[in-house]
Amino acid sequence: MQIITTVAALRDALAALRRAGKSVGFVPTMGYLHIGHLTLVGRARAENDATIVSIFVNPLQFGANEDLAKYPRDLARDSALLEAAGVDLLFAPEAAEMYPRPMATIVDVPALGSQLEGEVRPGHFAGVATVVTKLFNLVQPQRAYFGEKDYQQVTLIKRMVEDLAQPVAVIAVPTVREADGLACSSRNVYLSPAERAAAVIVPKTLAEAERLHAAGCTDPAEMEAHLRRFIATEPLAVPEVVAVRHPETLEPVTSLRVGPALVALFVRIGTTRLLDNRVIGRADTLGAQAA
Ligand SMILES: Nc1ncnc2c1ncn2[C@@H]1O[C@H](COP(=O)(O)OP(=O)(O)OP(=O)(O)O)[C@@H](O)[C@H]1O
Ligand SMILES: CC(C)(CO)[C@@H](O)C(=O)[O-]
Ligand code: BAL
Repeated sequence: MQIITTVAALRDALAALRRAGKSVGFVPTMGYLHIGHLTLVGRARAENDATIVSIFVNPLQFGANEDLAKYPRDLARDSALLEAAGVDLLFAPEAAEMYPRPMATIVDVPALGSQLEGEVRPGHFAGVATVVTKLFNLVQPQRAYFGEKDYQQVTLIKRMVEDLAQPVAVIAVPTVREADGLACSSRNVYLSPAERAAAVIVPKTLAEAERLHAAGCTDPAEMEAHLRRFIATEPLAVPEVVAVRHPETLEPVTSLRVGPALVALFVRIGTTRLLDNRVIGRADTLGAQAA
């Protein structure tokens, strides 16, 4: 596996891949890898000749009071995992390489990025859309892989790619979970043992949404209120976003009778925000279990 930290070296390596006629699958990440990331890598490897992973903790998508400085990092461990997973190239630039000057250009998808997580993290999705566009321009992959755990993110990126005619296929991969249902996430490392035990309320709330739907609940407002009360049964959990939305537009829906709906959760446990979601009324998004 080649480890590359500069744009110039990346361009040289890509030119060689292109000369060899190889298709490229791309997995953008912020590192501190887990089985969820490696599942995206597995999909990329299965569907492309060459697999490129990026590790970049993107300052543009962090608010002033967020965890940019303390975001977990372990490049040596990540490199070993990616090498073992058969990745061809790891692109791990410093911030000064990605942003040699302050960005004068921002990509934003406000219709999809200003709500849900965007309400709690203003500007976050403009930072994501901007860095993903730049990474796509640098790597020029045929396919790019994103996790459904970050449902709003992959929905927004799909729309950005469509609107801007970016020449890449965006593939959403089902959420990989721990044995108790908690979605694998780099930020899980912040949880104390008591908080980790409490965090199971998040997947349980999604199961509760599915149960309510199966029991005939068709009113989104009623479901949201019920799910907030359900989360409140866990004293360590603070619900920040509990929303039933249209799975593509992310707009509020008036009834659950008309088709599948997204249940989006953003729950704070201590100081850690956990994100999870499920599309209810659809059989194929229940998520794979971690091995
Ligand atoms: N449990 C998971 N299952 C599938 N994909 C995942 C999972 N966790 C993260 N991903 C995907 O991996 C990619 C990189 O995500 P990232 O590096 O931010 O990891 P993360 O675990 O989501 O981190 P964080 O805890 O900061 O949210 C994203 O497309 C994300 O959706
Ligand atoms: C897509 C991404 C790598 C952009 O920084 C990040 O938002 C993430 O890890 O999900
Ligand atoms: N949504 C994954 C990246 C982040 O939380 O900044």
